[in-house]
Amino acid sequence: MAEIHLKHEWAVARQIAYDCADRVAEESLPLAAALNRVLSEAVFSAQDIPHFDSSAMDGWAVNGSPPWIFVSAGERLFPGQASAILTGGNLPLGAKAVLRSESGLVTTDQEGLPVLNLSPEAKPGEPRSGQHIRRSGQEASAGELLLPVGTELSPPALALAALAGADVLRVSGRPRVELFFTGDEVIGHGIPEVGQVRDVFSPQLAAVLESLGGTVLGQRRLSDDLLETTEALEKSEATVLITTGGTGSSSADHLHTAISQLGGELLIDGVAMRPGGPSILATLPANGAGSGPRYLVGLPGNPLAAFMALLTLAEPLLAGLNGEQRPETFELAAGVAIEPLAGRTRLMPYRELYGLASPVNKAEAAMLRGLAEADGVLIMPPHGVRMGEPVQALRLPWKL
Ligand SMILES: Nc1nc2c(c(=O)[nH]1)N[C@H]1C(S)=C(S)[C@@H](COP(=O)(O)OP(=O)(O)OC[C@H]3O[C@@H](n4cnc5c(N)ncnc54)[C@H](O)[C@@H]3O)O[C@H]1N2
Ligand code: MOO
Repeated sequence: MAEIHLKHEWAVARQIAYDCADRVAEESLPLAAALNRVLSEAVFSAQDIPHFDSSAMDGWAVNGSPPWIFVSAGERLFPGQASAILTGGNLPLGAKAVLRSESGLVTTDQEGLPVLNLSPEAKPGEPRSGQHIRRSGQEASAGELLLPVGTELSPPALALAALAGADVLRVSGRPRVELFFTGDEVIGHGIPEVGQVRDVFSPQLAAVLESLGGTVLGQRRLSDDLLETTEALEKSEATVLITTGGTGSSSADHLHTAISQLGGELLIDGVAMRPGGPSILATLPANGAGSGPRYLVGLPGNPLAAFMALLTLAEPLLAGLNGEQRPETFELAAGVAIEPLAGRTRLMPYRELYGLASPVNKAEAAMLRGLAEADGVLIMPPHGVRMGEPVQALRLPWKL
């Protein structure tokens, strides 16, 4: 007897994808790898910042009033003495100010020895006491809190961590993602022949997953071969494995068999939605690559269906793994009436005009033109809507 198979209702599927995710563990990363991560241990300054008195200008460190005679760089200065210094240079003891190079003029005295005087460019009163000196500790004292827990590491925050003397930062974990594009007919470059199809996922899906909070380890194409598929999934060191195609039950579709041979558990085997009905969410056993639980999101091969499956399952899964809130839907008014479709939520790319959302054309499962011009995606309930009625909608990750 054929197995009775019930697809999950759309909102339930989305909730399952969020709830099944165990937050990934914190990790320590070198600064350059920590961009946009969230700090889980605060950063304090290792010493005063700056940690020595220095010059803010190229010129001379001086003590007293002109004329100044020169002493060697680094020697203590007494009144009437000066020594050359560069921007950022260690200020010698006894220095009371720095005279900018533009404001000084080196001449010789009666004995032919060089002396420093003010140039015609010097401003009245120059050099003031303390002028052009960067004082030690003026930005922070040793031990001061610079970046609290929870800081999102922007470029200047990372620069500040370097300034503080940090080499490695403790940050919240980010799930590692690997992408597998199945299909013998799929080609990576050029114009496909009859029976072939150009791979639409490899140029962009990794970037979408990065924007959803994943760190993409890599992507590869798989032929329609069970052994190759099983081995690739088994060996992956990612926490989240994303596949495209192969969700069906034809002789070329191996995803279900591969999951079962690997001892995986199907959490979602079909969603009552269109397009993207055959979407899959499964857990896979850990494979000794240092991973905890592993998750597989099977996106259908049809391009629009794959995008809709990504928003339905991968987006909440990644949010859960990152310890973020479940992605919210928002409300909009329908710009047209939509007929009912029993038992299925329809995900309809729309364009918004004057606050009204109208489904775009060219938005069948195997198409892309509609999505490429869409502002978001309507979550059309099975009973449809009347014109002007409120409808829930999803944001597109590339429109955030
Ligand atoms: N007898 C049935 N056939 C199909 C059903 C069904 O219920 N019964 N469901 C249809 C629906 S709905 C979908 S969606 C697809 C799901 O297909 P698969 O996930 O198994 O994907 P494939 O068969 O491998 O490919 C489907 C389609 O997508 C094209 N494709 C695949 N990969 C790519 C890629 N990287 N770039 C561009 N296009 C790609 C592929 O060539 C096919 O045209 O099954 C329906 N059939
Ligand atoms: O649901 Mo399929 O996902 O129509 O293309």
